[in-house]
Amino acid sequence: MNTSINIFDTTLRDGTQGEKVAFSAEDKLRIAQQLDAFGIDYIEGGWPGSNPRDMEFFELAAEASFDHARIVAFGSTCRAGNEPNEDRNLQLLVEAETPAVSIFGKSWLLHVEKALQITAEQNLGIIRDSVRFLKNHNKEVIYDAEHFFDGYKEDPDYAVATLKAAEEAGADTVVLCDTNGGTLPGQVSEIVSEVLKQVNIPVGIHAHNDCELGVANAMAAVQSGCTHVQGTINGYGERCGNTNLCSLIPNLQIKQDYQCIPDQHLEELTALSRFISEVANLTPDIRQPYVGRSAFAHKGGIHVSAVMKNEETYEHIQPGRIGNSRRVLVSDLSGRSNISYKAEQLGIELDKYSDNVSEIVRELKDLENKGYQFEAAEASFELLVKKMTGVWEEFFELEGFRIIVEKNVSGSSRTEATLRIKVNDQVEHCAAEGNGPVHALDKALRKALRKFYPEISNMHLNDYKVRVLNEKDGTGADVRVLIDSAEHGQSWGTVGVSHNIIDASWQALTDSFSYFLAQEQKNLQPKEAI
Ligand SMILES: CC(=O)SCCNC(=O)CCNC(=O)[C@H](O)C(C)(C)COP(=O)(O)OP(=O)(O)OC[C@H]1O[C@@H](n2cnc3c(N)ncnc32)[C@H](O)[C@@H]1OP(=O)(O)O
Ligand SMILES: CC(=O)C(=O)O
Repeated sequence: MNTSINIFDTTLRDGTQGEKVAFSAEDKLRIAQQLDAFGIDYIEGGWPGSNPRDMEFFELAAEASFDHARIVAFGSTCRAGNEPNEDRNLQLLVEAETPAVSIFGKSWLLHVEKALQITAEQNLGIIRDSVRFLKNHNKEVIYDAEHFFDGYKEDPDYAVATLKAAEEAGADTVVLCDTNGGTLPGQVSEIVSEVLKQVNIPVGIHAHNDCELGVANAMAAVQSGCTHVQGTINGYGERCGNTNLCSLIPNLQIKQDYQCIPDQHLEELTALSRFISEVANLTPDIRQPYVGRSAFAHKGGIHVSAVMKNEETYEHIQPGRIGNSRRVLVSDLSGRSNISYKAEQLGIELDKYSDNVSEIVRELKDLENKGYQFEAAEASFELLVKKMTGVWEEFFELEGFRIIVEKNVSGSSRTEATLRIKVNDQVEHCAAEGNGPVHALDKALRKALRKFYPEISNMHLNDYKVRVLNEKDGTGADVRVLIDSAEHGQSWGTVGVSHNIIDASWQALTDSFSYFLAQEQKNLQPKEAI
């Protein structure tokens, strides 16, 4: 029988204490609903005594229904000298109408004496009184022992006495917090084992990632007997973040015999992680274990060759188990295996040992040596393979373009591009003005192509990056242009390299249009010009 671990998500509370992480009350509700559907046991929604947005979240949550999770309101113990029923912070915790509350109190004498400026005995008193007050209001009480490990290292008896005060007052769970994130896994194991001898209610762990040990410390605590783990999706949180649940859950559930969430939900983990970065408006970390875009991306030729024979050679789990997928990258570190794998994905059958594949590998390495970078420009790579294997038909041919940039004494400037392209045997001649030369060229090309391929209006440019390749040549250096384009949520990257920035942009731009047209009009011949 697997040991069951209660997963307590604090993305909406400690997660928002991380730099650049903020959610509206409505965002918090959407996230809470996803966490509930995923199978999280506790969702800490915020601190009602902190701000109106968190209060609004608890109002929204009270109206919503959750199938599995218990919503938790967070706050602190009451102030010394306050009767709990007169303490606004505790009153608001009761008014939040959640089935569970978590309150943090001090375990480290440094904090008792310097931060709260009260005596050790008074601190035990406010812990007891606050927990008892909340229990009298029928709340499940999770007591967070802030700075527990630092407190224990200084005075183990006092640190444990704070837990006993919470336990005696009726707390349902006590949570040992490594608030400063400075404790090491061996110390966590040792201290948790000692605490478990003295405390008779479930014990949890709340770890921070300051030594990059947030996940390791939570695992050490679980292995030593903790049955409740607090953490956040993507590891968001104060300073360097909290235990990353996207790593902790699969570590415990796939690699060890612990049950955190229902097995069938594990494959939703990657989507959950990306949904939350999307709502947070933060770029997902591609190198994030398990759920990152690069977590199963193979680049070295040796790796790809082996993975094609047996996935276990370079993958610690099957990516699909947590909803991620395998990717093969192409670069100058590629071998024949990368090319034949990618070609197969494009629907082109290429024998790994064929001359075609050897030529593509040679050309790829040569182009990368000139500054092209196909890893970020998979659409350009697709065009290259199709051209080199004879399965590509051009949608248009350039006859020529000219760009004029004028600047006058008043400081204003004007840019115009004129261009001639040929589609089948028809020549189209167009001009357009733009904010700059690439914009003008893009507009003129669209204008010309629209007559034959009206769907071209649906695609747009997402990102445009220029990188100087040989800085010592100053303004005469070669440049690499990477363009990211998109249409209806699909995006693709293309690349161009030249000593002339307009020419490099033209290459990346035309690859982008051509790739789009190939996707849209796979079997369609261009119409006659209207
Ligand atoms: C480890 C953690 O992550 S704990 C959670 C930390 N999260 C946050 O702080 C985010 C939300 N915080 C807030 O919105 C505000 O800080 C509030 C509303 C809680 C308090 O605001 P203010 O009343 O203006 O106080 P301020 O933030 O300056 O200082 C915190 C006060 O709480 C006291 N305090 C700290 N911990 C505790 C505790 N466990 N029990 C009682 N009081 C506490 C401090 O001693 C300090 O009191 P003081 O003003 O008498 O010195
Ligand atoms: C309670 C909490 O967030 C901490 O101690 O880090």
